[in-house]
Amino acid sequence: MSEMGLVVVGAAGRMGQTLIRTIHAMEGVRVVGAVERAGSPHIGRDAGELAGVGTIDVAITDDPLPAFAKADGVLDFTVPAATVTFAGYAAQARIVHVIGTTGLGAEHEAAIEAAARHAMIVKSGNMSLGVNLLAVLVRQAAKALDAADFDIEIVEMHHRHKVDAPSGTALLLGRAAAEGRGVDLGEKSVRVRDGHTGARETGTIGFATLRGGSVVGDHSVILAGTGERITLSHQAEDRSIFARGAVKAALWARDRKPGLYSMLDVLGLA
Ligand SMILES: NC(=O)C1=CN([C@@H]2O[C@H](COP(=O)(O)OP(=O)(O)OC[C@H]3O[C@@H](n4cnc5c(N)ncnc54)[C@H](OP(=O)(O)O)[C@@H]3O)[C@@H](O)[C@H]2O)C=CC1
Ligand SMILES: O=C(O)C1=N[C@H](C(=O)O)C[C@H](O)C1
Repeated sequence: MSEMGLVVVGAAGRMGQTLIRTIHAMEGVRVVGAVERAGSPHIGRDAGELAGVGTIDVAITDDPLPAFAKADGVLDFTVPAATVTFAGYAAQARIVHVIGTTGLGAEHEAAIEAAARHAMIVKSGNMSLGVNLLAVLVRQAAKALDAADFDIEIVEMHHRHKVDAPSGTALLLGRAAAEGRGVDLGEKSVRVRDGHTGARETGTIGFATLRGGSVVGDHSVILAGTGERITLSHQAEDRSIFARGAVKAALWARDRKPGLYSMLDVLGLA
């Protein structure tokens, strides 16, 4: 099969630069475009130079449409409003859109679902193999352990620059736990505790958020019973695990019908 041409949007960001390095080192994929927001100081710079792999002859642009027109897919780790715009452009171009952006609200999710009528969209709060396997284990554990006996708490820690909470991964793991329990996460989640909260309500799923330093991403799901505790954890040591997952998703989605897919679909874990 021919090489897959990929556009990296948010190309100057932490994930954007990791994606450029990852694609550069892989066979079967090529960077054909690099996009940043209008006004970014990086417009006009070579995306490979910025990412530290030398010149790749792809200048960072603030004009996504010409870049999308010559691409087979888009890798998007940006911000929710931009992601919705890019999903619309990917739908127009009938190409693959891999979405790693987190902090999406209901209005963003609805727009992405609409775009997936024409684009092949893979969206996940975490593109790593490890976290997606963890989600399967969490669903199993939550199903096996009765809500009356085991309380579920999800703890995450990320670097000081992260802007959304709980993380996309924490929510993904929360949804897996809720699925295992056969409940709706929206109705059962406790996202904040402060002051006199009263005793814990049976069957709820709690979230706790830590931020600091350079932590790439730590997640633990604690199933706490009387006299015993099970902890299922994942530590991301390097952003390349997300980038490799995103490229794998793009290659997988290339031959699919338009639709909204997850990393569980890509990894055969659904
Ligand atoms: N699903 C997963 O596996 C993972 C998801 N993420 C998520 O990815 C997102 C990005 O994370 P990270 O790379 O750390 O963040 P960064 O802030 O480092 O990168 C985001 C980049 O997107 C740029 N950007 C903002 N608006 C636009 C726009 N309209 N057009 C093009 N580019 C734009 C930003 O530019 P500027 O800074 O100039 O505004 C920035 O360069 C977050 O939501 C994060 O949670 C991260 C890692 C893994
Ligand atoms: O912002 C990050 O850095 C990360 N974001 C994702 C999330 O919100 O879960 C994935 C990963 O943990 C890193």
